[in-house]
Amino acid sequence: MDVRGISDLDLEKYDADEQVKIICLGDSAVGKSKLMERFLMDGYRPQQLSTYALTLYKYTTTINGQTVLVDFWDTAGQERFRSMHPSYYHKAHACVMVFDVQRKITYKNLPNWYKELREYRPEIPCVVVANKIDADIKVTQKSFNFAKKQGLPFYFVSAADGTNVVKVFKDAIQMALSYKKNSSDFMDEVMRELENFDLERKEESSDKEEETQQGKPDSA
Ligand SMILES: Nc1nc2c(ncn2[C@@H]2O[C@H](COP(=O)(O)OP(=O)(O)OP(=O)(O)O)[C@@H](O)[C@H]2O)c(=O)[nH]1
Ligand SMILES: [Mg+2]
Repeated sequence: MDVRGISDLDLEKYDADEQVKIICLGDSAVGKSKLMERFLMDGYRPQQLSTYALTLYKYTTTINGQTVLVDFWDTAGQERFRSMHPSYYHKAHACVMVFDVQRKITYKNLPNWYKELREYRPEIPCVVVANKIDADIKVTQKSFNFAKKQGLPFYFVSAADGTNVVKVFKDAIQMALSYKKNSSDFMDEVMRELENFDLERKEESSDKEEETQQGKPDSA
């Protein structure tokens, strides 16, 4: 079964009209997982798949009368800045980029994350989040110019006390949806074509593999 097939099944399973994928980027221990957990605490969390490298949270919400299924992707255990696997970016519709206001290095690394994001997803909406403001509220008077320079929305948040967490994720979902609906962006069209082409080729080759590997246990 291909990726499109799985998405369609998801839409049926959750009785959703739309589906978007939102990814979270940032150094280790900036609070990516805590932010998602805080947001999802109040929400309906139908399913949570966890692996060593990746947590996928499924979340449904209603926007303008439409049921929207949101896939939140979160990585774990990135000890320091390291490139993400391309599949992490694959078909993402929005990105939440996080740094820790208490650790300057995590802010300094934002351009690295942003550069990699733009290599894979040149056009998707991205928001920048300064987390852990509860530890020292004075930091909200400091200026963090990276977001402004790149023209990205910026939020001061705290996963610990909940400040702005719902706002960030609701905004990100809205942006993801409008990106998905309005994106007529040329690169995206090209990527879609290439993906379909690639999937078809993979299907063909996996059909062949199935023929030769029948009876073998599934090792995936
Ligand atoms: N004071 C404070 N601590 C926080 C906040 N958010 C997260 N933390 C703490 O920061 C640490 C790291 O949080 P995680 O959510 O695990 O960080 P992460 O970005 O998911 O880290 P990786 O999974 O390694 O990439 C934990 O000890 C949290 O309790 C916050 O808003 N305020
Ligand atoms: Mg984490």
